[in-house]
Amino acid sequence: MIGYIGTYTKENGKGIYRYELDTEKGEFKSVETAAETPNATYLDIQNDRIYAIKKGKTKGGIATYEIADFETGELRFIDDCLEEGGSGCHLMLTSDQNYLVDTVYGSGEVRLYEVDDRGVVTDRLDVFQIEGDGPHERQDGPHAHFVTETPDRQYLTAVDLGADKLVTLKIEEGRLEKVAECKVAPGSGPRHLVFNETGDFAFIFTELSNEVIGAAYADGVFTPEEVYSALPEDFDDHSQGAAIRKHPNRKFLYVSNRGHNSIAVFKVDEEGKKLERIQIEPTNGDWPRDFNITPDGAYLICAHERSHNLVLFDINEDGTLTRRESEAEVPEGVFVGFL
Ligand SMILES: O=C1O[C@H](COP(=O)(O)O)[C@@H](O)[C@H](O)[C@H]1O
Repeated sequence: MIGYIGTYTKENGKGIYRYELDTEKGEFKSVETAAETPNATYLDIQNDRIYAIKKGKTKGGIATYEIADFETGELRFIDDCLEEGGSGCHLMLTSDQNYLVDTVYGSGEVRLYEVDDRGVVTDRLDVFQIEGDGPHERQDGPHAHFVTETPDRQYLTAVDLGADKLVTLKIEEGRLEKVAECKVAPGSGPRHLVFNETGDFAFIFTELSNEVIGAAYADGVFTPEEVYSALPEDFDDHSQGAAIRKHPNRKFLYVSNRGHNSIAVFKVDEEGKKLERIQIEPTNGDWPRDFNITPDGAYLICAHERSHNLVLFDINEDGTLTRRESEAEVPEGVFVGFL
């Protein structure tokens, strides 16, 4: 199985790496540079395209690659769309494939780009500014961290760490219009979210409080309900929540804790609305910034931003993780994905 890692390029990282996982043996086979590009901190892999965050010297934007060879995962750079301003921290292609959207952590912006009929990002169309702040020292202003399409495909939801809120937006004639906002607990710092399978509930992972917030969802509006900690009750040191991913079988949810350096595993109830924490497993590295689950649901791969290693876990029948011996070196890894 071929996959990709997006990395910072502040130290030794090159941008985009491709790796091969031997799924029979349960070990990494190879890792090599796929594209040298500045700070490819998030990727969206869609059909034969990879869209990557790109940070130019004074400009920020998106690079489009073609997956030139599906056997090897070789990439071919097509073009980039760079404009004045910061670079994003998350991006996504809309399901109609007409737009790409990114979020800028530094400024709290959500930006809309045009995608042409070759699947290439060509132009930045609009910028939406999220407003607000929060009580934590890292909440001096808005810090937009994530954007996704809602399951009804009507809206986009942006998650803002600095303003403790979710903002629902609609694309109207190439512009981003606000539809609704949902405040979460002050100081929690929401980072990423996933929806359940029926599309009427979301799980939001917070960076500042390392918690999963369950929230009902209907027609652009979120209503927060239960909150679940991802850390052991007796842990009182520094930790920052990072990624949240659901298992393809819908029964389990996983989140990573940076500082505590662990992945918390939750069992999801039949309705896809309530969680039970069943494991907190050390990741065998420092700063598990991202991880992902192979499409067959058999393995979890975790990328560590500070210890520069990829760690492989078996996902057991009951959802728990068992670490494998096999590891691979990737500098400054911040995104994990698959072909
Ligand atoms: O999770 C995090 O992400 C933000 C945004 O990433 P950036 O590459 O756009 O800076 C980062 O600043 C923050 O330190 C980190 O915890």
